[in-house]
Amino acid sequence: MTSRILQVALVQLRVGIDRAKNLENAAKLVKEAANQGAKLIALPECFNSPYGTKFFGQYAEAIPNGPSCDMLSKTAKENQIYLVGGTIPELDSKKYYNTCTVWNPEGNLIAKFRKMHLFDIDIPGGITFKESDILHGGNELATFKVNDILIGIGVCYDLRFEELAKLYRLKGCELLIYPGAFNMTTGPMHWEVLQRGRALDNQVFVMSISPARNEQGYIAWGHSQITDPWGKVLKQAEHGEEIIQGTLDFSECDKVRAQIPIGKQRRTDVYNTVNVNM
Ligand SMILES: O=C(O)CCC(=O)C(=O)O
Repeated sequence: MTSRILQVALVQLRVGIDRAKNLENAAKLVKEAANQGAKLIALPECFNSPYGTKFFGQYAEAIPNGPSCDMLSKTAKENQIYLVGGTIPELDSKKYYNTCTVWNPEGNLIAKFRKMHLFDIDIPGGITFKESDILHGGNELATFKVNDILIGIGVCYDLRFEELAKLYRLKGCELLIYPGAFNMTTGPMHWEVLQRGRALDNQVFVMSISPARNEQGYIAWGHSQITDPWGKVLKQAEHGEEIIQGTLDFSECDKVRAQIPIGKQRRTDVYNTVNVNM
């Protein structure tokens, strides 16, 4: 039987305006995480460019034929790891997306997820952001396997949508990974609890990876986090550049699913009778 234990690392790196430096730094920190034993390593949302609608066009790349994908493929292969390449702004057929790519230890692209729910919010005195000014949302789920463990991908704001997480659970996922960059308004209240919520709803591990906090521009909340299927926070970073490591034992999913069998107790006969848009 293949191992149900997986060594992971989240790389909370600092992102600046120089793409080449961002890529170099990412490759260096991934190597460091791999040297510490991680077999699955994940980067944050917009790890190659500053986060903001005015930057997406300037930093966008074709996938997989751009410098960021080159680095990700090479780094996955050199370190013999699975690499979740955070996100990069993607340009495809004149449309922009916020896209996560996943690479296997041979350096091959094995999954690609375009942020599905765009971050359009308006909190007066807090934060106003409208990704849909430039980005398009993706329409497809993306999963991949490490050993026999099925893993699903979402991006940042997607964390707020329990329907997406549920679809992954229904497909058989045991780990959900969300590269993300929450902010100083919603981060303190929502970042940790959303992840614990998704973990509990679906009895899965959840990992979210933020960039480190910058002094100016978009100020990310940081606090990259690993949560287990009991809703317990196994590891949480501070807000600076940091690598957090974790050992995920997927027998925890089996245990909690047997002990609290919500998966089998769902009342879809009732849920399916209501169909409203809020
Ligand atoms: O949902 C939030 O509060 C933050 C989301 C976000 O920053 C993003 O989607 O990039």
